[in-house]
Amino acid sequence: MSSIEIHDLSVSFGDFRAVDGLSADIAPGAWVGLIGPNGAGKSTLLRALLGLVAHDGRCTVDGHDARDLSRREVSRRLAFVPQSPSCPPDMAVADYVLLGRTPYIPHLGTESRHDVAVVADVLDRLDLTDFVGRRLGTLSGGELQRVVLARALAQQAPVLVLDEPTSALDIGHQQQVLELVEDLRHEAELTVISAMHDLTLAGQFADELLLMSNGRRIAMGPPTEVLTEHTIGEHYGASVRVLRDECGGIVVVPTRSHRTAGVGSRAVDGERADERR
Ligand SMILES: Nc1ncnc2c1ncn2[C@@H]1O[C@H](COP(=O)(O)OP(=O)(O)OP(=O)(O)O)[C@@H](O)[C@H]1O
Repeated sequence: MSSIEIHDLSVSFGDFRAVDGLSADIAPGAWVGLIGPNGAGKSTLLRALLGLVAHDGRCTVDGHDARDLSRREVSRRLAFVPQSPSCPPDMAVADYVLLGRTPYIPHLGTESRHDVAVVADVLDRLDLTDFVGRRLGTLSGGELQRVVLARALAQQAPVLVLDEPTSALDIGHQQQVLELVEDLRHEAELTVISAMHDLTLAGQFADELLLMSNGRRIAMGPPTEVLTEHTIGEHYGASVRVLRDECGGIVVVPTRSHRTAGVGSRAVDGERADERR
């Protein structure tokens, strides 16, 4: 299992600081959800971790800075699902997912039976077997997002870096994909860091949440500590109720200011999480 260490990380674009002196440790095997409003610096932090953007400070996986590794070595350690992946529209789904095996295929070599088996397994688990022959350009947004995730999972890297992995998915596929990530986290001992806008899903799946705003770390801890009505109001400018489901999971419900009373408590049969503490 891999650990991630981020120490005093800063990323600037000209005079603008997108990430500003952020530190965080992610324990081996943990799932950390990266949350924060638009422009908070979430994607930039993930890109720094992958060595894709110039930065100050330290950002390492098992003590290795991605900037010191070849792209092949980085791909063996970190699998990345970007927010807007570039996908050649004429490429077949099977060929695209097989690209995830590139770090293991020798130069000028071809894929092994094992590589093909890994791809088949991932396609099956993501319910994509019927799509193998389809061109990427013919897929719906949600189908394409699952294919991009399949390619990352086929990489079998110990760290999975997800940037809004479920933004285009319907509610069923959101759950299916996140449950699969959770299963793989345990089976393959993955460490997961995922930027997420859906605070309920983030709170239900991640062990810890790291809240960013204006490039800074605002809070990091268990979802029940980070997701409070006050914090969400302050940093997202949102009016919400934070509730608990019957299993103790967090549910964040947007409310309309002119009829806040009672709306959240009718939507979910639980107590306000804030009131429980
Ligand atoms: N290459 C770049 N050049 C200039 N500014 C950039 C660049 N990349 C990111 N930024 C700026 O840095 C800030 C942080 O961007 P980032 O994409 O990390 O935010 P985010 O938290 O992922 O946002 P979102 O939730 O909207 O995806 C934004 O203001 C963005 O415009």
